[in-house]
Amino acid sequence: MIAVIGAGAWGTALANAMAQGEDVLIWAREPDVVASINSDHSNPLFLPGVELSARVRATTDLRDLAGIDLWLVVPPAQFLGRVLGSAPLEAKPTLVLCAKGIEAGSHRLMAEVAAEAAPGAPLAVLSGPSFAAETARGLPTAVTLAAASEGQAAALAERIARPTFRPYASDDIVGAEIGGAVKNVLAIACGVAIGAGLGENARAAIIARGFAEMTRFGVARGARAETLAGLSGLGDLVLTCGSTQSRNMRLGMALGEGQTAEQALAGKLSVAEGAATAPVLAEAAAKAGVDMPISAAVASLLAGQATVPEVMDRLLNRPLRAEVR
Ligand SMILES: NC(=O)C1=CN([C@@H]2O[C@H](COP(=O)(O)OP(=O)(O)OC[C@H]3O[C@@H](n4cnc5c(N)ncnc54)[C@H](O)[C@@H]3O)[C@@H](O)[C@H]2O)C=CC1
Ligand SMILES: O=C(CO)COP(=O)(O)O
Repeated sequence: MIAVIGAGAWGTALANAMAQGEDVLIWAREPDVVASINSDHSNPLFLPGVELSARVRATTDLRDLAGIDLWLVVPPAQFLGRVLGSAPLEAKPTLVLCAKGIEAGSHRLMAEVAAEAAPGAPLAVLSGPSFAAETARGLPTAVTLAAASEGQAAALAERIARPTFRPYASDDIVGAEIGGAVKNVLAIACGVAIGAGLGENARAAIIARGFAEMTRFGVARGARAETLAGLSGLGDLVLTCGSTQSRNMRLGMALGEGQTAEQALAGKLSVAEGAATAPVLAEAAAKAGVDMPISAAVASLLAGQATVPEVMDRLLNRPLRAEVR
């Protein structure tokens, strides 16, 4: 049996994919979500329109996960430490971290947060281009699965691979995490460009120059550039910047159309992780001396410290430079 923590769209989609091979127990915070998964095999709140396998059962009690050896951990990034802190981790289950973000305040990646909450538990990171609704419907999805060694990642990949769900093993945990966290911020930037009518040239420029930022930041944090060029970096960047299925892209579009961040996020049950990641990323990059002008622009737009014309002006008037380096 596999456990899943968090029954948002991605936790539910992963549970449904895993149920093709093993029984799954999913923990949800919301009693209504547990009731609809157990009685109707559906999660209309977070993943409407998808019929779930009868092999997915749900609980609101984290203690029910005790004894399960493999957990997929899928709460929003800012809650991951707190949720793990309440979980029965005595048996040191393998934790596959699936949230994409950087912890506010501490600037820690999810594996650093989990290592403190679950000392001694083996850790892996699953990240890549994967809209939940598509994975849940069984459409082909490939992701990076990073663990401490490529051997551990490969063994884990054997366990969670399914006919249309294909994990690629890696030993670059930091690289897999940074790609997923940074692409959300860049998707907001692409959304702003589209919402403000700046055109497709601007979107492509943001993707390419954003990828340069992601790589600079990742390498500074110890990631390998080749990981950032893979599924969890460039792959997810292209997906998220290219589709209005992305919540981050849609948030950016609303900003580009003139809404404030508060207006664009009001009343939303679902998470646009880039909104939480952008200020943390801007701080962490400044602290590390890494130049990330697009991410910094997103952070200042979200904070209401600049308008779209002002950030455009700032970006376009930076000193001309060589493309590489
Ligand atoms: N939706 C997607 O297509 C994908 C999402 N992800 C990542 O998965 C993570 C979870 O996102 P989704 O499943 O999309 O969530 P969602 O946006 O569908 O649902 C929100 C989730 O946040 C949880 N939540 C709200 N307040 C909370 C609190 N105080 N403590 C703990 N949990 C709380 C809710 O229970 C719910 O599970 C994010 O880091 C996201 O970037 C990764 C790949 C694909
Ligand atoms: O991470 C995702 C796809 O890989 C989902 O993107 P959004 O959170 O922007 O919807």
